[in-house]
Amino acid sequence: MTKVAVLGAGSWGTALANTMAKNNVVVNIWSHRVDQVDEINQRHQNDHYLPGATLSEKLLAVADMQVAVADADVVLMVVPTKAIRSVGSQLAEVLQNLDQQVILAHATKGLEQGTHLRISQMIEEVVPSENYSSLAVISGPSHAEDVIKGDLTAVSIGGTDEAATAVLQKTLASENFRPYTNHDLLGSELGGALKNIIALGSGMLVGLGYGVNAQAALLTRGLVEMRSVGQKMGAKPETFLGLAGIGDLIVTGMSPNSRNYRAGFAMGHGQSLNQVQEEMGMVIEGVNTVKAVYEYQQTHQLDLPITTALYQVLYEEAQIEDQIKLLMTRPLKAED
Ligand SMILES: NC(=O)C1=CN([C@@H]2O[C@H](COP(=O)(O)OP(=O)(O)OC[C@H]3O[C@@H](n4cnc5c(N)ncnc54)[C@H](OP(=O)(O)O)[C@@H]3O)[C@@H](O)[C@H]2O)C=CC1
Ligand SMILES: O=C(CO)COP(=O)(O)O
Repeated sequence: MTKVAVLGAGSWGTALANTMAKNNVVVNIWSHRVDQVDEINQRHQNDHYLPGATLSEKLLAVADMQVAVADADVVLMVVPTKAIRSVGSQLAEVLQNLDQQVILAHATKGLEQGTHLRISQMIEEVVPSENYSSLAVISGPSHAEDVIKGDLTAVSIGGTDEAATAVLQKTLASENFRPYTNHDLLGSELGGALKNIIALGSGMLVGLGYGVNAQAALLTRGLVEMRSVGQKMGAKPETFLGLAGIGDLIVTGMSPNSRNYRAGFAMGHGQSLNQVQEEMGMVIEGVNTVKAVYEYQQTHQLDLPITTALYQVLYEEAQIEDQIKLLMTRPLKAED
């Protein structure tokens, strides 16, 4: 029987772990907080991250990473981007101690500030290659709040090792949850990271009272920016037309379950970024990703007007309405 260790017990780690546990996969979810381990094991709940949800009794939470990872076939990292290096380093030590090789996957959607590295590249820097047979990403349109309720969901699993992505696919698949596989790890990671930027903007538009015309314009022109960053970094353009691209852009840019959309919405209503971050109590990945992509565009001859406008609002105290006006009055051009 396949054993999976899920590292990170926030909303998405818990929802994925629960999906696999319901499939009779042996799942250990690692949390660095003992109170949360007790809550999951004794009450089958994770109330801060998934209020009201009852988790599978088969899901076992563990506070010791070595116990969670021992004998696992798959390790799935689901912590925010800023925690990938520290959790990855702990995992490296554990795998070295256990002298173990695993299929290593993640479901994190971000880019590192400063280096502009994708999650799998950060993992490669901290986990010795002898300890994993391959790397894969779970991406695509999937809010934890909907998955935990059993709403119909399709995701894409990106990775070049077909045997490994097939193992992941099997652990997750059910009548309600349909994972596809693809070979574009890079594009699948980027789609998931970049759509968060556009979702922030979409929330801002709605928060300010603009309608669906405005949202459709932003999401479509946002997809053009996602694709051009993707092409520059080496992704396959067609990945941006799949679940990890437009699929995730639609769900994150339209759903009030999205943390990024909600953050944008609150800012459209006049709240400051600090206030929004304090009140969310969960990671808003787009905030850091905007900065990483803005920095990347400076050195890579890219024209990313929406990303630039959002960077100005989030980091330079620009007014959202002024940035919208700038975007709408740029020199007229052909659609590309
Ligand atoms: N939520 C969703 O619907 C989806 C999220 N994602 C992506 O998944 C990733 C995780 O998001 P999500 O689950 O929403 O995040 P949450 O904010 O809900 O949870 C983050 C979890 O990571 C833990 N964590 C943070 N830092 C560390 C650390 N240094 N060591 C150990 N654990 C740590 C947190 O612990 P603590 O409670 O102590 O802070 C918490 O359990 C993000 O990249 C997100 O974009 C992708 C698809 C869907
Ligand atoms: O990636 C997600 C849905 O596919 C989650 O997006 P948020 O982090 O904005 O909630």
